[in-house]
Amino acid sequence: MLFSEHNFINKTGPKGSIEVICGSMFSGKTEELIRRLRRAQIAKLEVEIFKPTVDTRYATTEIVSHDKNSIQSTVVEMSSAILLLGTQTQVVGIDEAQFFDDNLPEVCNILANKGIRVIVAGLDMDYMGRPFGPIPNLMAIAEHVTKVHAVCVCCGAPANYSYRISTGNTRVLIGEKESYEPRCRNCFYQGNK
Ligand SMILES: Nc1ncnc2c1ncn2[C@@H]1O[C@H](COP(=O)(O)OP(=O)(O)O)[C@@H](O)[C@H]1O
Ligand SMILES: Cc1cn([C@H]2C[C@H](O)[C@@H](COP(=O)(O)O)O2)c(=O)[nH]c1=O
Ligand SMILES: [Zn+2]
Repeated sequence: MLFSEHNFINKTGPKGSIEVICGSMFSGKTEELIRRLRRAQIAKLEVEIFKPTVDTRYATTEIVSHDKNSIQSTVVEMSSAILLLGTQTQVVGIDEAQFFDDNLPEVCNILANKGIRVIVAGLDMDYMGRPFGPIPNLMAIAEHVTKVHAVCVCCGAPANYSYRISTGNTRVLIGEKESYEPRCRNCFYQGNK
């Protein structure tokens, strides 16, 4: 990945940053993203929120957690569209980031180097336990990475894997409890034997 010269930031420049919230399904990524964005709104900062077109499970204009907590958002087809945000924007939130294209880290870098606080949430691994989309590269360039955990549905331990219970081996398969279970390492690999 090559970062272009307009990404250069000097000592006296604005203080943007990248935060990544990652983990398995049901680990609380969206709730944590909404919590941070709400606090920014309370602080009267100009906030814009984006999600990819692929995930319109509950709503097209909102980010919605599994507990139906929600916040207004804009659906975009590709990561470069995020750069078209308003000039006053101070905080950018991005949910379901695993579904974005490989340019997302570059887009986040450009925003952060302009002084914007960028908060990104997404699955770190797919249903096979493989690093998912642009998330690994985002984790590498972020100032702060928060890994959240669900509760393993098999044994109650902290879960960091999303075990697919429905059939289908395409990487992208939109779904919830009918298709996925959060599982710990042990229960995930037992299930995949
Ligand atoms: N096995 C589980 N472990 C933890 N939380 C769960 C589980 N099953 C359902 N939940 C619910 O999911 C919520 C988290 O939802 P959400 O923030 O949308 O997660 P994520 O975005 O990581 O998929 C929890 O607060 C909890 O109420
Ligand atoms: C593991 C895995 C998940 N998905 C899909 C399933 C859901 O629609 C989203 C994740 O949503 P959440 O807010 O993190 O619960 O991703 C997928 O397409 N492929 C996978 O491997
Ligand atoms: Zn377990």
